[in-house]
Amino acid sequence: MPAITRPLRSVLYIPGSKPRALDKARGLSADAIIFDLEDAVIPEEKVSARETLGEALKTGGYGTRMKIIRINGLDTKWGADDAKAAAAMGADAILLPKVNSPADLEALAEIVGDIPLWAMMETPAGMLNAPAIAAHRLLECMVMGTNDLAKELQCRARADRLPMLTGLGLCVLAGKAHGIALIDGVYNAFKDDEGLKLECEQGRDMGFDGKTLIHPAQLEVANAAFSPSESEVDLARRQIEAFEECEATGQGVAVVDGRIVENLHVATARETLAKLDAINALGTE
Ligand SMILES: CC(C)(COP(=O)(O)OP(=O)(O)OC[C@H]1O[C@@H](n2cnc3c(N)ncnc32)[C@H](O)[C@@H]1OP(=O)(O)O)[C@@H](O)C(=O)NCCC(=O)NCCSC(=O)C[C@H](O)C(=O)O
Ligand SMILES: [Mg+2]
Repeated sequence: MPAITRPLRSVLYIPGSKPRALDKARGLSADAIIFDLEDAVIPEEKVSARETLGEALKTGGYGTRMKIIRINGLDTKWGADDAKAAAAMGADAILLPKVNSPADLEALAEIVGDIPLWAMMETPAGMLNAPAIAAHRLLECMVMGTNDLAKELQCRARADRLPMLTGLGLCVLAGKAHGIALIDGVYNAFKDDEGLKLECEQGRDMGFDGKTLIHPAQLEVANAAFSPSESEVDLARRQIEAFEECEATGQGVAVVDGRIVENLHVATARETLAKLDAINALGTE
């Protein structure tokens, strides 16, 4: 599966059952939208949500934002019909909840064919099987489900997320090894910007590409946290320039701000600038 090259700083969940939110999303600055048929939709509305979502996607207007549909698990009475309906809705990917092993993804592929898949990583079994899941031929992205994970781990909610870091770290390692995207879990207190900022920064520092969000008010904080900062961009430019000057004189190591710069640091610097370009291009697409 080719790697996703577009930014995924902010990935907003929208309940598939809420026409007002589905409409509002057309004008929001989310890099991607997860149209949810699973936990954000009550059982009584599962079937009608499928129809409401189908109409919204048919109408369109979501621009270049990535469109992902989260279906109910295939072990529920809605899962298989959700999968068939989602495949017909022209989304960029289908997101399967509570993936425990690559066999779960294979079961979905048997229904929908070879379309890109995303996996919710939110069970202890799933996290222990992260390397095999990340290796699945159709998998494009792992999304952390930290609410379900906390439930399964029976852990305490802590600002530093210490009880969950082993699982999140396993997914980061597996995802990076297979070149797929990684999106961090949601921050439930959607009116707490400072707490969200800290959690975004923690996820960014761990290597996540972005954060899943539950409310439009969280978009700005996530977009800022997962964009290269001005000082990172400035440093990247200076590292490239200094290294190129050194190379021209036959040396393999430059020094910038008292730190060595080798070709691997230059590769990271170039990635920073490429990310900035991709973000800037969003406004012009
Ligand atoms: C949390 C909410 C229930 C709050 O809703 P509400 O009270 O309506 O909020 P506001 O009045 O502040 O809304 C203002 C306007 O914004 C629109 N809105 C609200 N939320 C969204 C959204 N997610 N996307 C798009 N637009 C949204 C409202 O319609 C208002 O619009 P307008 O009236 O035109 O001004 C609500 O935000 C919500 O339902 N959020 C999504 C919850 C959700 O998706 N949960 C499931 C995903 S989390 C999860 O399951 C992760 C994982 O599986 C795990 O285990 O961790
Ligand atoms: Mg969940």
